[in-house]
Amino acid sequence: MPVADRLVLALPKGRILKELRPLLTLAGIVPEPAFDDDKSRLLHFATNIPNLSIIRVRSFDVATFVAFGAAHLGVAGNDVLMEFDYPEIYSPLDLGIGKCHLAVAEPAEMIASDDPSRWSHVRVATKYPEVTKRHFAARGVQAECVKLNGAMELAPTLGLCRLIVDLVSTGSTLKANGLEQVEHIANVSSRLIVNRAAFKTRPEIAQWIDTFREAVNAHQA
Ligand SMILES: Nc1ncnc2c1ncn2[C@@H]1O[C@H](COP(=O)(O)OP(=O)(O)OP(=O)(O)O)[C@@H](O)[C@H]1O
Ligand SMILES: O=P(O)(O)OC[C@H]1O[C@H](OP(=O)(O)OP(=O)(O)O)[C@H](O)[C@@H]1O
Repeated sequence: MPVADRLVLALPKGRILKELRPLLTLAGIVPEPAFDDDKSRLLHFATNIPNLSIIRVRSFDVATFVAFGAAHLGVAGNDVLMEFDYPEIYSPLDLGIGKCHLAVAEPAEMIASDDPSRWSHVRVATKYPEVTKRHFAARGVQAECVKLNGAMELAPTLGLCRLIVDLVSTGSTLKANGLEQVEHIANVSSRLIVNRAAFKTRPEIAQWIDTFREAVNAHQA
């Protein structure tokens, strides 16, 4: 199979991959064995479909690979899509996995004495500076963002900032770190994403969207 004919599917490492695994099977995609071997250092995997290969990258990088056309399809949370807002990405299908929400949180002991309607400038630790700035700017509040790549829940306790914007699912990470949600920003789930230019020129992409839609329906049935 000439490389130019091959479709590349970009998948995130970590928790989404675990939830995605049954959907891949239902879609009839069987990656080569190294894909399921945590010790393997391989990043690009063949599948049982001759013209489809898989790359495994960090969740934020899935969007970048697809936006630049280096991968044709991918799976990313809409938290990532909101942060980058790439016009080159089309996200036609909610996969119904990776469900959580983006929220603003602050130390529980500060909530009683704080009035969010009086904020004019806030400092926020987050992995999502663009989403955070937009969220606060919508009501005229200027957000100074400190970019962290994980463990933002530590930031208020150590005096880096008072607020964080992060993903919340069960709420146990916030609770364990003495924080409470004060605002809901957006619901999050994982989406099948495609490169818009590739979608126009590669008819197989529309077929894959249908296949994944059927897999999602079968998974949820
Ligand atoms: N607690 C959660 N519950 C459900 N979905 C989540 C949760 N946390 C993250 N997600 C979803 O999974 C995606 C990947 O998040 P995760 O925290 O696993 O990334 P990560 O592995 O820490 O990222 P990185 O690629 O930076 O290592 C997020 O973009 C979001 O869509
Ligand atoms: O509400 P909860 O159920 O506690 O989930 C929320 C946590 O999940 C995510 O982190 P993750 O576990 O992916 O680790 P990370 O900090 O490495 O991103 C997120 O960043 C929160 O810390």
